[in-house]
Parts: sequence; structure tokens; C-alpha cells
Amino acid sequence: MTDFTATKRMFHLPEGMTYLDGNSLGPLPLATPQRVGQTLQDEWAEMVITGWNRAEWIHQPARLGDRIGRLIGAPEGTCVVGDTLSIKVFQALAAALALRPDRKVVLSDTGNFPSDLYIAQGLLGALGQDLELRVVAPEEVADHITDEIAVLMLTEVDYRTGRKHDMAALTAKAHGAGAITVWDLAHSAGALPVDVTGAKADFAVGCTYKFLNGGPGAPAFIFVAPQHAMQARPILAGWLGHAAPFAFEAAYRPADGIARMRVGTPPIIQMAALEAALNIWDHVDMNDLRTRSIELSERFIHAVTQACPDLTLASPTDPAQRGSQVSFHFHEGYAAMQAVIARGIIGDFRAPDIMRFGITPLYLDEADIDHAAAQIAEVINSKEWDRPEFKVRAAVT
Ligand SMILES: Cc1ncc(COP(=O)(O)O)c(C=O)c1O
Ligand SMILES: Nc1c(O)cccc1C(=O)C[C@H](N)C(=O)O
Repeated sequence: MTDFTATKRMFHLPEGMTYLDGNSLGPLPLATPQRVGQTLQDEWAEMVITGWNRAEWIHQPARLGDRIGRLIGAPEGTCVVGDTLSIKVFQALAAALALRPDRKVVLSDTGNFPSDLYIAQGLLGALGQDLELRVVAPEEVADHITDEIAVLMLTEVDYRTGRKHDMAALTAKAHGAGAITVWDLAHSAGALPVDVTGAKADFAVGCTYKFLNGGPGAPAFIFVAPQHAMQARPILAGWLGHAAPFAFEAAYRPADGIARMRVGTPPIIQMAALEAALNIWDHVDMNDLRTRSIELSERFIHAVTQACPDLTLASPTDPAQRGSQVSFHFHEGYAAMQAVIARGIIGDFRAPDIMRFGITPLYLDEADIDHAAAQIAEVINSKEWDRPEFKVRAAVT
């Protein structure tokens, strides 16, 4: 049984702040500064370039990939860490398309994160060949899976509403139509149990700075199903994805398996932070996490909807259809979120009118949920949000 009181004690949670934005950027694990300091002082400072061998920096992308693999149901040797999520989306989509050269359509939905759609637009434009990105409503995805589709590219959990796709069912339908699947797990990894193997996903990608708590700029990950690992064509053919990087050959030859999805020099300092964060996950059973996430989410939804008739739930009411966030529509959502933040309750706003709150059992408990709901109710019901200072838009919302 996971001890969530113990996991909460493993984080630095700023005084006076109740943090419901771990779906965007997780808080600092207490062990991270020491682990990063070790990389700086014992490794970089003392070993300098010999750290690649002596501290085994060169193996960190695969090692951390395997640790994330455990959280998403990926077998050892099928997941690797590096780059940003946008880049991993590009790689996965390009490799998936290359497996279906006779087909022209990438199917996605309006609930996908814009970067994924932009990356697809950029890639398809660069490839030419009359390729089409078809973007439909989330609830219509299943009906649009036909034998025209080369790749089904979806984010499992909608970043705005928290609505969760059925990864296994949609993957089965895509495979039935002969399509390849690319799943973005940005809002799933560390949020709920994921089983890429059971769902038979072909490619999956995700980031580590949200629910996994790797820190701002933490690297992304990519999973390639074992049956594709030796066929997947790396569009970003960087030297560290080469079969023999230190042979310095003029011609590219992909490494065996997932290693070919590496590109260039990995961010060693940021990976040290990620390693410290992943240590916490060794204490967590993902089914316990899901149970707790649902308990806390239901409590939050109940308290906010009871107290705030002006807010309407934007997330599915059925917990099985949600990830680990709760969102509400409110016509002055931006100003209201700034007013809530001014009271120390940190959530965020997503256009056009969504107030979004991450439910992260590793460091949130009932008292946090009740406190947050009470503060939100005061802001909404007293119209505290209706002040000019809360309407000034910041660069990052
Ligand atoms: C679903 C999803 N995909 C892609 C991205 C882009 O990730 P990155 O900025 O790390 O490239 C994000 C978040 O920014 C996201 O939430
Ligand atoms: N990566 C971010 C950043 O560099 C700045 C601000 C926000 C982010 C985010 O991760 C946004 C996030 N993907 C979202 O779900 O909205």
C-alpha cells in the first residue's frame, strides 16, 4: 500500500501555497538539489569529460527510459529519454508514417495539444507527398478511423478538460484498419496507470516535468513497440542514435532498437534532477495512485460545484473518463485564476475559459483539496476576480 503521507514529505511545498498545477510543472523533490549538486561537484567538477564513462552519463538516457517504462507498461529496452516532447512527437510521427508509405492521412483531434498539431503540420509540409492532417472532434475519432489512415496521433488525456481516450480500444480499431498509433502521454505518465504493452500502442511519447516532477526543461521520453524497434526510421539521425557513434563514420547507420531514437548530447544535469524525482516513484503503486487521484478529484468536484453555481465542470463527470486534473468553465476564468493564485492556490488558465487544477496524490491530501475549494468559492462568490490587476495578461498563463 502506497504511503502518500510519506511521499508528501519528499517534496518542497512552498509555505502558504497549495499547489494544484503539477499537471503543468511538478514541485521540487527534496532530494533533487543534493542529487544535482552531486552531478555538478562530484561528477562535472572532478571528472570533467571522463564523467561520460566514470559517472556513466552516456547510459543515463536508456537507464531513465527503463525507469519511466515501468510507469507506462513498457518493457526494458523500449523507452529512452531525451530532447523535448515536441521533438519526440516529430520523431514518432515520422517513424510511424514511414511504416505506412502507401497511406496519406494522419488523424488527430481538436483536444490534442497545439504543439503536436503544429509539429504534424510542419512534418507533413516538409515531407510533401500530398499528406493530410485530419483533425476531428475527440468524440468522433473512432468513426474516422478508416483504411485511409496512416497514423492515429492522439494525446491520451486532454490538457484542457482532462478527458481521457480509451487507448486500448482506439489502438485496436486503428490496427483493425491497418493504421499505426502514436500516443502522447504528457498528461498520463505519473497521472494514472498506463499500459502501452497491454494497449498494443506502436509509439508513445511524453514529458517528465509534469506529473513525474523532473523539473522545468526536464527531457522527454519515447517508447517504440518491440516489433517496430528494428524497422523504425529515425528522421533525426543524430550521432548518438548511430550504431557506432565513436566510429565517426560518414554515413548514418541506426543503432539497434530504441537507442536509434537518441539524437545528440543528453542534458546530464537535468537528468540528474529527473533521477531524483523517479526515486520517489519507486515507492508508488500506480493502482493506489489512481484510487487516491479519483478520491481527491471527486472531493474537489463536489466541493467546488456545490459552492460555486457560476462554475461549470469542463471535465467528464465519470472518473473513469478523466485523467488526473479537474477543469471548470468560467466566463472570467483568467481573472478568477489570478485571484485564486493571489490567495496561494496555484492552478492555471487555458483559453478560452478553462480554470484547470491538477490533482496529484503524491503531495496533495484532503486538507489541501478542502482549502483550495473554499478559497475558490470565496473568489468566485465575492467576485473578487473583478479587479483590474487580475485582468492583466502575463506572458505565461
Ligand atoms: C500533450 C502535450 N504535448 C506536447 C507538449 C509540448 O511539450 P514540450 O514543450 O516539452 O515540447 C505539451 C506541453 O507543453 C503537452 O501538454
Ligand atoms: N512546458 C511549459 C512551459 O515551458 C511553459 C508553460 C507551460 C508549459 C506546459 O507544459 C503547458 C502544458 N503542456 C499544458 O498542458 O498546458
